[in-house]
Amino acid sequence: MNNDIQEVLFDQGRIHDAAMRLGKQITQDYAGKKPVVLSVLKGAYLWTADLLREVDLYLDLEFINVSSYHGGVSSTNEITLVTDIRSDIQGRDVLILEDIVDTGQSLLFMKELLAKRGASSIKVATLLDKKDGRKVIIDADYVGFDVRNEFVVGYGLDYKEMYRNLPYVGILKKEVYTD
Ligand SMILES: O=P(O)(O)OC[C@H]1O[C@H](OP(=O)(O)OP(=O)(O)O)[C@H](O)[C@@H]1O
Ligand code: HPA
Ligand SMILES: [Mg+2]
Repeated sequence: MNNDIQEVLFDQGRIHDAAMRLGKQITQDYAGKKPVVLSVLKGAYLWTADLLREVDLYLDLEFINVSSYHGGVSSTNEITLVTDIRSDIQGRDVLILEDIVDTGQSLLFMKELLAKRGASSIKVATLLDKKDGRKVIIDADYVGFDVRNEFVVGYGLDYKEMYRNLPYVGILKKEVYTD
């Protein structure tokens, strides 16, 4: 599996540093509040575990599963709500956790859904921000790292459901997916 990686961009140490930095900031910004943290499956599973251990707040943890890539390297531009949350988020401060914001379409879909359901605030903490991939105008509030416009895998991010268990984020070799 490691042989399929062209270049390691962010190793475990750097990701841990980002989790500590963002965790501290989120702890300060939400002091006195009890946010609903909404982790976006599947990609955000490791980021959620690492980031939240650096957050010193009372919070509710919920999981939502949305999908648009269906395992491929480009967005289908159609967002499927695979598994919804059951809890009521009316009047709640919601913090969305994403592994990556790329075209921005998944995030826009979720923000619109949460706004319709009456969330009182909606913010986003993403490990990776691929700004050059945007197709809609949207920004994350907390960003671990900016990432260039390459297809990356690892630490939750997949190609055909593989590589999510790599402990780092790296660029997938083109020959793995261009034939
Ligand atoms: O900004 P976008 O272009 O919408 O891309 C970002 C989204 O795409 C990926 O999810 P994916 O649809 O691959 O589902 P997965 O998390 O189950 O892999 C990723 O985990 C983000 O949720
Ligand atoms: O670069 C990416 N890699 C894996 N999944 C993704 N989903 C959006 N962008 C990416
Ligand atoms: Mg995916």
